[in-house]
Amino acid sequence: MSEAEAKSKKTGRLCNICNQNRAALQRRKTQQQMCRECFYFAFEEEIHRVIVENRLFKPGERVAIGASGGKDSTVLAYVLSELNRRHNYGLDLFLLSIDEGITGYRDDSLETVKRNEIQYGLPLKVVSYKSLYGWTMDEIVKEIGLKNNCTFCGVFRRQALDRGAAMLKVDKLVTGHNADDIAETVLLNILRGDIARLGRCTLITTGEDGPIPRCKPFKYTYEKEIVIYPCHRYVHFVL
Ligand SMILES: Nc1ncnc2c1ncn2[C@@H]1O[C@H](COP(=O)(O)OP(=O)(O)OP(=O)(O)O)[C@@H](O)[C@H]1O
Repeated sequence: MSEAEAKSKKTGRLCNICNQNRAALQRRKTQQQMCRECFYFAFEEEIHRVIVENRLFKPGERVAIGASGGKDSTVLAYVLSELNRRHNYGLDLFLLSIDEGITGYRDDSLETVKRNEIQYGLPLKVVSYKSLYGWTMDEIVKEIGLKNNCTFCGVFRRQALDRGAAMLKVDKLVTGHNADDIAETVLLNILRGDIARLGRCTLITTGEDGPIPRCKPFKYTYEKEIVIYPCHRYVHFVL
């Protein structure tokens, strides 16, 4: 009996990649049994391949990460700063947070982003609706009620991200939209019959004709894996 087989007998299933450590999960994407370390590496390197194959960045570029304090953008900030170091992308990375002024919601997640600023050593810029538009979301809701407030907020946030990115003088803005988000948007656009948006919503980079293009490095990343990844990677976010 080989050493690996003996170990497998003692500890249960072995990782299909290193054939040394105990498998901690099975990846739905590839059906492989993997230990934690091999999963982290595969997860990160897949994102690296997406970045390289789609030529998302050029050396020396300034890149803002849209940081909401939620799982997707927090994992994105961590992975991107790791890959920037590991593969010498030569990027200047920044965290950009929009404070919509929603008491009990954004104030909590902003605390997470401030922690990430220190942990990952990335400069943070917070831009508020109040400073840009003179209104917080709480004040807008008081005025217009709860109906349609998500539409207002979505339009304002999009513009606020563009304005924050311009203040930071960045070349690109990246967001944590993942494969599940994109699948949802595709279905929504089919149901709405919005052919123009249907074509655009699957692009990995948009706004190339405008001042600051936006990229989605998690375009092919499953939400489930983004949730698993931080569990043991010391990545902290708000759910
Ligand atoms: N207030 C914000 N400030 C900065 N970026 C934001 C903000 N809200 C959303 N974003 C960006 O847009 C992406 C998609 O936002 P969405 O509201 O759909 O949240 P999500 O899918 O839950 O992502 P997350 O887990 O990062 O919050 C986020 O990953 C982030 O990059």
